[in-house]
Amino acid sequence: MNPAHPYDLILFDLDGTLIETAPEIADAVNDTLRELGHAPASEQQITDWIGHGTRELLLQALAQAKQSAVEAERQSSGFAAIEARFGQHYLQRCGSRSQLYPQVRQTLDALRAAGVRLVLMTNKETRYTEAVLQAHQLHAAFDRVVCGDTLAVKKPNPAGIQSCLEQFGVAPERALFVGDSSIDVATARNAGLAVWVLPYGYNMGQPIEASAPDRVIDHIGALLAPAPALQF
Ligand SMILES: O=C(O)COP(=O)(O)O
Repeated sequence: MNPAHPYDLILFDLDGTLIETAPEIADAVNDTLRELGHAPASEQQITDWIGHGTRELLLQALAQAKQSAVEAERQSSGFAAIEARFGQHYLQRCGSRSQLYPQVRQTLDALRAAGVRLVLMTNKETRYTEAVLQAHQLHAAFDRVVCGDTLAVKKPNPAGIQSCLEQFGVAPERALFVGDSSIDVATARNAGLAVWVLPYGYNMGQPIEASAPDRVIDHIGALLAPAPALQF
């Protein structure tokens, strides 16, 4: 137990919580669609597909462009090659139009200095997550990174959280999830954790308040600000 902070472990979502990634994801999707001879999708539409991992987002984009079904795209023999091509575009775009949200770096550093264990828990696949973290020099900020393909299941399955609680020897009531979507809220609830959310992120076009988080905070720095609910 860490007397300096009400939580011993904080798990963070990535896209829309720590880093604004949607603009360059949209660029990479549209690079791919154009190459295939399809019309581009709007940045807002692509933003609303964020949440279940980059492969799912690409499948949604292809299905919309071709007026087909997501499952038909998933089963298509050409999908592996399209995904590989998308990957090249995305890795090239990484860092071009993404940016850390306010106070992210300082807050992560301060929490770490206070002895809080920090985990990044994203549905984004490992190769893309690593590229984004590298582009923003954020790879050393976390004690563990759990991506959409790290385990056999991803958010909202609680297995990732449970694995971190076990690894760091932390009880659920001493851990907090910080995210931006109903998927994050469901993940936290499935593991019995408190969950705070940022309203500026990506929640599939829905207001995040509707998923009933414990707190809505304006910026990540609120994790450090004294609040009546917190015993600093
Ligand atoms: O890649 C996605 O679709 C979601 O990523 P996130 O879990 O960091 O929001």
